[in-house]
Amino acid sequence: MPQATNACPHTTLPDTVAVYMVGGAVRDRLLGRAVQDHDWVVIGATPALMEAHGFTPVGKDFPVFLHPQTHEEYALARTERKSGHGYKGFTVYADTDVSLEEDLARRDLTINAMAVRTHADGYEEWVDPFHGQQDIAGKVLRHVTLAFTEDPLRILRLARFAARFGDFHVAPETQTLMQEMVSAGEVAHLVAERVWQELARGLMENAPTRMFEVLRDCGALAIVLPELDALWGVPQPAEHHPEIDTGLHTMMVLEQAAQSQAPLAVRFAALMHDLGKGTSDPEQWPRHIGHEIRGKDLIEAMAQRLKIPAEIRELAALVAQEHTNIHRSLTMTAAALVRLLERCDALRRPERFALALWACECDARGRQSFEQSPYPQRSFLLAALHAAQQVDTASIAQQAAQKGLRGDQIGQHIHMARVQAVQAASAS
Ligand SMILES: Nc1ccn([C@@H]2O[C@H](COP(=O)(O)OP(=O)(O)OP(=O)(O)O)[C@@H](O)[C@H]2O)c(=O)n1
Ligand SMILES: [Mg+2]
Repeated sequence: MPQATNACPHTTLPDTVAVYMVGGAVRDRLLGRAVQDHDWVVIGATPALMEAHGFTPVGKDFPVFLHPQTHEEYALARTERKSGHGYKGFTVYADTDVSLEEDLARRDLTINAMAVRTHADGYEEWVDPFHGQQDIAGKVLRHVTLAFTEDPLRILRLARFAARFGDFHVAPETQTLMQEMVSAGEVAHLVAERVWQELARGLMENAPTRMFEVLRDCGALAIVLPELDALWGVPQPAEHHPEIDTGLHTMMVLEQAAQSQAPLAVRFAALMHDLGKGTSDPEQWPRHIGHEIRGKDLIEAMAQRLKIPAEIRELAALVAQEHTNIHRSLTMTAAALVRLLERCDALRRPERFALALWACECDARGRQSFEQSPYPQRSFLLAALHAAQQVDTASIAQQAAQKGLRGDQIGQHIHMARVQAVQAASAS
């Protein structure tokens, strides 16, 4: 195994105490990935001893301390027992007799349950009782012990790790365990903010579609995002959608968003743009009349449930409502183009409009055999917006006011001037 630790910055602690690097830092080093922050576990210490050596207690529920210089987290080895539903229902036990192995055994995945201690002479002591190194080599996401079931958020964490390490697969026994947890109703008790936090992080990974694959395979998607889960099995017209299935299309659109390094709001809008197709009348399939507005309503309800930030929600709702109009924009009249821009609030919020166009481009390309297709609507609408922005609204308003016109009439004058500007720009 490669060298996995840096020099220990905690030499002030007495010899009776052993400090190990654990968790993500050990994993990421073995994977050759940049290590963001180090987590340490401390064996054989008490809170009083940590504080006597300058460490600051920070854990509300757990005995966790910040190093006086590096400010990295040092946790006393602990065991956890579930004592109720949800994230807070834990009884924590931390004392000098908790062993490193016991602390590793309560962790989520084998690849996250390795520890390394660098001794004073530079010798590296590896502790890997659950064969995390083997699972890294075999690219396997495997739970450590049945303690995995004590925190249902770990299903979402695992899905997020699948999105980060796109070529890893879920161990069959972990797959079974997650299915059992879902059947037992564990996922229904998760706290909204935590769910959104995991989803948002997973969306920003390289292979976000893997997260949804994993969640779907164990049945968790139907609990966490039933509106999205409903898209699989819903057909679309083959002429525009050779891939047919709406769930599959949605994953292809998200894939396009990830490939283009899109920001979170665009990735989420890509994921949500066709949500309304899940509630189309099956008698009407593969047609989805009115899916745009139904999708917008579904997104708003979901965003409220999951406490999704307003700007993320607003872009997704806008894209759901206007994506088919944006796709059609090349053949629109100038008047219809200006109405579209005004509905999108593009004149006041051009940055958000540009993000909406980005998501629409992902939608157009996220179809089988359309992956490389150009999307001229994007530059066309940005040019129309630019033309509309050149209208001097202040002077039009002033002239109209001098003629004694009312507010809505002034608005009409401005609208007409924008239509003329867009018309003139598209003629040239
Ligand atoms: N629900 C959780 C959260 C954390 N951990 C353990 O705590 C470590 C640190 O947690 P965290 O920083 O959240 O995750 P990392 O694995 O470090 O991943 P990331 O790179 O996302 O920080 C994990 O490696 C894992 O051993 C766990 O077992 N169960
Ligand atoms: Mg971490």
